[in-house]
Amino acid sequence: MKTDLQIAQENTMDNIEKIARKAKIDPDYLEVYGKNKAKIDLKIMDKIADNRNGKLILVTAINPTKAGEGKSTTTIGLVDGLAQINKMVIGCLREPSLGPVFGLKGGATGGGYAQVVPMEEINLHFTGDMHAITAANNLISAVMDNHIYQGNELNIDPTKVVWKRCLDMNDRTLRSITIAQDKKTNGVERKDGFIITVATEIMAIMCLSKDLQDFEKRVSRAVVAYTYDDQPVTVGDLKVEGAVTLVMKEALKPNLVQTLEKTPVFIHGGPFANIAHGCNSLIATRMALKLSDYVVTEAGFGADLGAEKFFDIKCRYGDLKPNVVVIVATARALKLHGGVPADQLKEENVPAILEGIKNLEKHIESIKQYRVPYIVAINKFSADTQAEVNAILNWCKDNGHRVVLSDAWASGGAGAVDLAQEVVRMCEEDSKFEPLYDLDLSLEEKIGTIVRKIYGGRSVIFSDRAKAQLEEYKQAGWDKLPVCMAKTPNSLTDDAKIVGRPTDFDIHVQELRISAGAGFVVVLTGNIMTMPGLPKDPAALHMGMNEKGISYGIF
Ligand SMILES: Nc1ncnc2c1ncn2[C@@H]1O[C@H](COP(=O)(O)OP(=O)(O)O)[C@@H](O)[C@H]1O
Ligand SMILES: O=COP(=O)(O)O
Repeated sequence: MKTDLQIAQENTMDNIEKIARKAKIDPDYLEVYGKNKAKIDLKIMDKIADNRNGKLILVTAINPTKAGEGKSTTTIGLVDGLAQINKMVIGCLREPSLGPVFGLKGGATGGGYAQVVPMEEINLHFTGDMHAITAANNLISAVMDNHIYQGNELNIDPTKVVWKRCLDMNDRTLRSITIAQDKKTNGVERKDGFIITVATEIMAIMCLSKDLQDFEKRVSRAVVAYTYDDQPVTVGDLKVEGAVTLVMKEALKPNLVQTLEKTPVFIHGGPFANIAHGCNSLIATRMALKLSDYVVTEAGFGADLGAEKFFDIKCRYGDLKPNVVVIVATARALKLHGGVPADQLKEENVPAILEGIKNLEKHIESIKQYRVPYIVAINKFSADTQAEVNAILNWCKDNGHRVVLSDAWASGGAGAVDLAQEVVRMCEEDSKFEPLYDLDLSLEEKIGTIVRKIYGGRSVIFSDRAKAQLEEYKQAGWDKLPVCMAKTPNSLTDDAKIVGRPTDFDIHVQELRISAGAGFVVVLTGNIMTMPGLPKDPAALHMGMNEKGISYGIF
């Protein structure tokens, strides 16, 4: 069987100028990066501002196995399926992080015959946005520590710095470090640490900004530290927001690529959904909506994470009105939620599916609270038996849920035509989208609402540090911001080992982190970490280039 990379390498791409024409992008706004990638000048938004918005489709999923259940694959398959029924469509995806690429999960360009290309370039350096975000973030750290060293006029308490350095890599050894060791000319020694680039506030600000001016204003508001008398210090106080915006000027432009079937796709921004808000950029999504009749986008991990934050953060800030939600389910993940060990998921087990389907049931209940028409897409794997597929199809139909079998991985767009036709019909229905909670609720009430209504939990237990922060954030006026839940993706609870549809459980909040520039409060639950580690056998050990210069091992 061919690997995703082999399929992508055998594909012949159209020149990006041809893809741009298909997306009705005026060549005056196209900035090409080689033959198959381009950025789009943001000035195009002035030209297309009066265009009617297309229909917006979100692809989410049930709580996934560690490999993922095929949101990107289904998103790309649906994009090609819509193109195959002659609909004008653009996909909007997040950019892959090098963390998972070299780690366990691999890239984020779909799979099988539902991929975006050039796959290896997108999964590696792409157009440099991740590197720009890393540089912008670390410029702030360098300027802040230099300020402390050069006299500290802002009276920053070195023990109360909250801005972390970053790297787009899984490296547990950087989680907790001490900087400026050995001698005073190295600076003021203090504890610091790195987070992964996709978890930074710069990433979140890029993904929620309307344009470059909005980006600079937001960056200026970002809190980097507190003074000795506990006053917040911002990027604006350091006077470095201008330089940060210069570093990010090109990164703010969305990237245009194509699917294996030459359908246009924007890739822009890449926040993870377990430790960040998990959605591609507002800039790319809004641009696609003005250019196309249908826009298919995805939000990370399960509906408890990516979809919740898509609705309650991205749609709220971007005034987006989603028309349809596609909930991806797989037999393998349902078996896992039915109690089957991760190494036995290929064996037929209908009873386990019928037990694990309670996880799907909970996510359907959650999505229904946003009042957007939804459909279940079964992402078919070759190991799935007919009995297993029938069990899922029949459960959905018996319980009044629309459901379609998607075979996009094996057949590309042709495998998602049924899904595309159903989605087109659903887009004509009335979406009454509303966010889950009002901003005037307290932070505790917002968090409690998500825990009860989206996770199915009972209550929230705050650590002493989090309780103190709740009061501090209220004093600062940050309690009126939305919350960005950071939680394990493998469970509805904050314990990755608890699968299925648990009830009567508590969510444990360890600490809060203000993202005043992005405009939300990050809520760290359980033992979630913002700098992942590599697995015992990382993908990086199995990739490279052969003697003919052909890459291998990227997946
Ligand atoms: N139907 C399928 N059959 C086989 N492999 C699949 C299928 N769907 C997805 N995959 C593979 O599973 C992995 C995760 O898919 P992806 O679409 O990235 O999931 P997600 O976006 O939900 O994380 C990828 O390696 C992809 O190639
Ligand atoms: O943030 C996580 O996204 P995926 O579900 O695409 O891995």
